[in-house]
Amino acid sequence: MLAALYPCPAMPIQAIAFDLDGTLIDSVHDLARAANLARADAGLAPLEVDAVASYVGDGAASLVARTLADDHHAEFTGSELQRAAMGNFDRHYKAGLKIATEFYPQVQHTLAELHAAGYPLAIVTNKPERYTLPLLELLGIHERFDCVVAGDTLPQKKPAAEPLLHAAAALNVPAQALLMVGDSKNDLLAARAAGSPVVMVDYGYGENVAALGADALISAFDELPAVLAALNTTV
Ligand SMILES: O=C(O)COP(=O)(O)O
Ligand SMILES: [Mg+2]
Repeated sequence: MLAALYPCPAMPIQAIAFDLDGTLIDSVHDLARAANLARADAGLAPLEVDAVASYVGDGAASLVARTLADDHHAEFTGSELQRAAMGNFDRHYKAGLKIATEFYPQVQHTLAELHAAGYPLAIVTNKPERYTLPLLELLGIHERFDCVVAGDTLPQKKPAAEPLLHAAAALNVPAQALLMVGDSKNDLLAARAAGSPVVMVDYGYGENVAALGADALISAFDELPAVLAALNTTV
């Protein structure tokens, strides 16, 4: 069901950029396993998966700092403890990028439908390239995307505009015609900063996404083609 339609985009959507964690894939169990192994290496007890989910969204260094401190406000300052935890997380996560990670329902089918409809597709994630690229290969969808912008591809990551502007340039469309689809506030802020329309999914890791004022909010990935059609007819 199309839950909400807000102010319409400035021009028809010509291409689509997708967030990865919490939007296309449910990756939190593998992230939590690696984070909890890194905590165990530091002599700390494991965290609940839901706590780890609330710490996802600002890239791996931030996830390591937050899971190590069990505090959403913790920042990666490069302390010895954090650097050791980062190295351990990196080793554990690379060893199990896709043990429990799966697509959300209807993602593959809908991506194929959007590709067949002629939309160039991109990934714009805060996940670092060293995890993003092998994971897309393991998922068997790396060839679906004409452009992948990861968290360390550029000096800036979401919520900055640059990753979306970079994707728009790579896909040869104006940023106003590149739809961002994401699950968290960083996706919305990046889209707004780039002047791009944005659709939020409400099943990911972001909190209170319904209150963020996206152009549309969806509860299932296969609502996207209808939302696209609706957004494009309101232009
Ligand atoms: O790795 C993260 O912190 C989040 O990744 P995402 O941008 O794909 O949600
Ligand atoms: Mg996300």
